[in-house]
Amino acid sequence: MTAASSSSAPETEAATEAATGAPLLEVRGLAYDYGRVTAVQDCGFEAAAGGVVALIGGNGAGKTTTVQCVAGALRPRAGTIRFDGRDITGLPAHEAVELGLALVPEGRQVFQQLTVHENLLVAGRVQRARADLSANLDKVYTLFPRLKERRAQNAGSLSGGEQQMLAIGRGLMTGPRLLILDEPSLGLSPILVTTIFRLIGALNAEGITILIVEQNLHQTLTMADHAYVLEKGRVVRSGGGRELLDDPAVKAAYLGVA
Ligand SMILES: Nc1ncnc2c1ncn2[C@@H]1O[C@H](COP(=O)(O)OP(=O)(O)OP(=O)(O)O)[C@@H](O)[C@H]1O
Repeated sequence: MTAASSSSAPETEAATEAATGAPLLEVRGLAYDYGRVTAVQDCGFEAAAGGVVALIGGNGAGKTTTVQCVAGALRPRAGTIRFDGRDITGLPAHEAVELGLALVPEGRQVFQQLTVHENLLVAGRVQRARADLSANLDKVYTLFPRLKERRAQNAGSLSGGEQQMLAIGRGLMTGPRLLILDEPSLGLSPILVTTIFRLIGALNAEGITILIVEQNLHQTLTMADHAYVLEKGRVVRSGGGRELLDDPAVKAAYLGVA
């Protein structure tokens, strides 16, 4: 999927990329250990500006650890992470957010005791340089009328799907150029999964580059321009989304039966 022609900033990013040949996100030789457990090793992938890139793989393959490193939530043992040509390896999460990199974590992690509106405001206040609080709020409420209806309700009382919308809304409040979604469809009903994927497509069409970690193989690979299959913390295969969808070895690896 590519950026919509109506959006000028992503066009500029894409033009920059075309001129320099550099992707928006470039990860090389990434490694992370939890004590003696190596979760990610020599992991490399990239995301072109305006594209949708997927990381797929079975349970424990290292997908969450990888995106946590990219977003600055974890500090890698080795490797480099470049965003828009700048080395951001080890940059703390709040600084990564300011550069336009937002992570919607697995399990939503909204503030249960705060209202929908307060959750969005808190997320919006994290960033400074790209701040346009009220414009971002309008955008989120236009995208999610359900959140607007429930703006005064505590986040903890929302349904699972609504909490996922709020989690994505929180990510959008930071005005991201790269939105990282970790298992956005987890625990949602099939209808809501379709809704969430449609929404992700719409955000991408607006020019937001998407990096998605998903267990939902079919919808993810259908949407992704490019996907990387992780196994034991390494990339073992990569290719176009639809190309990988037709690859029996991918399904086997994904299901852990290779
Ligand atoms: N806090 C932790 N402490 C110790 N080991 C961990 C921790 N978090 C993850 N791991 C281990 O690191 C490896 C990679 O985990 P990670 O959560 O990154 O994989 P994943 O591909 O996202 O898995 P899933 O799809 O099940 O969420 C696994 O072996 C996991 O058990």
